[in-house]
Amino acid sequence: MTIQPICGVNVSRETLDRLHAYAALLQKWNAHINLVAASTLPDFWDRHIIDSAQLFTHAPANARHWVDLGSGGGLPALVCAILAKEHLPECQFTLVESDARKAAFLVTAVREFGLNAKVLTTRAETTPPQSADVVSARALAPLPQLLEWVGRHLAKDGVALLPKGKNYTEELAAAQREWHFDLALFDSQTDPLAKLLILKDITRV
Ligand SMILES: C[S@@+](CC[C@H](N)C(=O)[O-])C[C@H]1O[C@@H](n2cnc3c(N)ncnc32)[C@H](O)[C@@H]1O
Repeated sequence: MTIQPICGVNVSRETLDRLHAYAALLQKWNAHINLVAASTLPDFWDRHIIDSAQLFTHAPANARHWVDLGSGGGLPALVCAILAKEHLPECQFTLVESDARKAAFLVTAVREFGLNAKVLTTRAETTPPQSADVVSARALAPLPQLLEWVGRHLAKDGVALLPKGKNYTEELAAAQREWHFDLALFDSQTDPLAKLLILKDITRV
């Protein structure tokens, strides 16, 4: 039964419960591994769950493979994988995280919530190209560097979903000196200074 919209996506009680259980699991592990900054814990739901969920609304309805680079504690990947379990069940997620302890958390969460996702404990730049329909990355690297890694894993007609903070104009200007891409900008729903960058057709200048 649909009970509540999250970023405009109607979610069932099961999905909402899963999101809360994931938030609780992450905060429990955060006492031992630095998955998110402790200073963000009081505002965890908006700062991390909603901030991640807003990416899901921009995923193409026919997406079958979503790669998230530098997943850390699973933001945005696991939030989107939980939403996808209800709304995009054929989409498989691949989480690329170089830190073995964080990857262990991700494997635990994937298993606990029965998600259509696998975890690669590898670096984005050396992971074999994934040819993904969607590539996301949050707080991983400045845009010029990030596009090298995103381009490696994005299918020719794929879409990159890249949340960026208040320095996004400088990052975009630097990236445009090295890269061509189609760009759409959306206001963040959680931070008035932040934007969601949606990029397609990324090629070297
Ligand atoms: C600042 S954290 C962000 C984590 C998560 N995306 C978030 O928003 O909370 C960056 C993460 O990327 C991982 N990382 C850094 N360089 C990487 C690389 N080259 N390939 C894969 N993961 C990387 C780090 O271990 C860390 O977990």
